[in-house]
Amino acid sequence: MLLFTTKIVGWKFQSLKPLLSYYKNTYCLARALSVNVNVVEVENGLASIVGSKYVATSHAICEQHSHDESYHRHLLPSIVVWPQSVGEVSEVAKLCTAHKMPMIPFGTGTGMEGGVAPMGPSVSINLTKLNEITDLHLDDFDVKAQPGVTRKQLNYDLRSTGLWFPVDPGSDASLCGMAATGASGTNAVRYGTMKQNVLNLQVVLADGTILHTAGEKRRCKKSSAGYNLTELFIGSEGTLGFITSATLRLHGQPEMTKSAVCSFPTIMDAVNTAMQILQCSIPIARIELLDETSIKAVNNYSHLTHPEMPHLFLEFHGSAASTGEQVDQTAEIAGLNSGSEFKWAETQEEHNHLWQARHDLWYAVKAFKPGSTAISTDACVPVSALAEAISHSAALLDESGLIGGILGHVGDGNYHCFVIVEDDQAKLVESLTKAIGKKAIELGGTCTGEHGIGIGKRPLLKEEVGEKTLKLMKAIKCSFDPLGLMNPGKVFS
Ligand SMILES: Cc1cc2c(cc1C)N(C[C@H](O)[C@H](O)[C@H](O)COP(=O)(O)OP(=O)(O)OC[C@H]1O[C@@H](n3cnc4c(N)ncnc43)[C@H](O)[C@@H]1O)c1[nH]c(=O)[nH]c(=O)c1N2
Ligand SMILES: CC(C)CC(=O)C(=O)O
Ligand SMILES: [Mn+2]
Repeated sequence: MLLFTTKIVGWKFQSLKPLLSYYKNTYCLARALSVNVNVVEVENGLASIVGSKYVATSHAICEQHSHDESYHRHLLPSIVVWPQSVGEVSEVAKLCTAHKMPMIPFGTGTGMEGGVAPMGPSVSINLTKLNEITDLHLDDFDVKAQPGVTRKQLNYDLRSTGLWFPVDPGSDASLCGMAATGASGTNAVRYGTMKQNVLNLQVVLADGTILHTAGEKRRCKKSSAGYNLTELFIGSEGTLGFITSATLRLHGQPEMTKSAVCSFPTIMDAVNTAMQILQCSIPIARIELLDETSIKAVNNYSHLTHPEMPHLFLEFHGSAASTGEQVDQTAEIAGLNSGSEFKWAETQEEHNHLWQARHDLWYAVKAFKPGSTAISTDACVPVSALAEAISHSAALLDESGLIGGILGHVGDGNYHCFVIVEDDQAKLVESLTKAIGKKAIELGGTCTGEHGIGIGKRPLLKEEVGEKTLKLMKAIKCSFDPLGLMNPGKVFS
């Protein structure tokens, strides 16, 4: 722990007592003050640092910032701060650098790999107060969003423009957080992931430097100008710097949207259908696999009545003519793989319910055993290897005797194997998830298609990219963050 050496205006170090008793829960503040932050005043029950704009907070708020939606639980942040502008992000970064204090960018905390969880004394920097949508160019299909803007908020604002932002992880995550994790989700098969949908990023480095990865004001669809620093930041998980705005590529809202579900006797019939749809180049917008266990979960949690069999949830976008053609071709392929008739979402309400149920699957899984811990893998393989990867995972899951299932964005070759973890099963679960990651790597794929490396997948990163590439990645990190203050303990061990 660093020594407490900084100036305290209004509250002298010697007079910590009144400050501590000011708080119902002194634990958090004691931790906050045991690290080097400039506590300059106390107002409204909150201790403020750097001119009262950024607040150190209660134990409850530190707890809230200590984890995401995954099972990873480590330490609480020493302090949480809310910069109100890009300049203030830079100021906080400079302050943390001056005191060699680790910094963790915090978006909406919906991550699945423990990315926001502190591994040592650190400042959690909540970026949600920066929440402007600017620079909307309707003719060019692009817009700029700050870190507090979530994908739902952006699409709500765009609703009357005829444009939308399609990357959809289900959760209402911040768009800059989605860039930081390289997120994708259900629409990626047609519209791509964050990688294909970010044109430029404004970032703040650990030393407070503010820059644009593609150069200020750049928003062109392509560029060969030097290194692609924008892509470097996508999936960087807060280890290179703060993303303080993202220039995003927009798409035209589809003229027609049609959603349906189709059941199959076996999971392999569903997977083969997905593979053949892609091999026929049908421009399907969503193609989501839910195995029997996943269907049980959505039926229970979202009050649905699908037959307890493997399913594909499908969506088609286009004109009446083109969706009609896509539907006919898809139905034919499904039929050849013993798929059922399509059950259509007839109304907007049914459509919303169907996709909300899919998006809530993680909570539906957790509801199998309320209060339990759930873990999910995130393997992604070339589509032609999907059947082998999924049958391997299904066999392992079966052998393990664990409660779990498989779901996936199968159009991208990406699937999640989820399990409920009982107290004495940690080792078993670890070996299962590791084996699934390794198999994906062996098949030419990755241990993480969209959630990131975070904490849990660090050992697999080396296996996936190799020692030399890992070394180069570390050297790149070092050139952005020489003191290793940006989100330490994530991505690299
Ligand atoms: C129910 C459910 C379902 C899904 C998912 C979550 C949940 C709860 N996710 C995962 C999650 O929504 C996704 O990882 C988001 O991109 C995380 O965005 P947050 O803003 O919540 O980042 P969060 O605050 O959780 O941070 C995640 C990481 O990014 C860093 N970070 C956040 N904001 C940053 C910024 N502005 N600058 C620099 N670093 C920053 C953090 O430091 C951390 O390392 C997902 N994902 C997916 O890709 N596909 C999916 O299908 C799903 N599905
Ligand atoms: C199942 C979860 C792990 C979240 C996710 O990525 C999804 O629902 O697709
Ligand atoms: Mn997913």
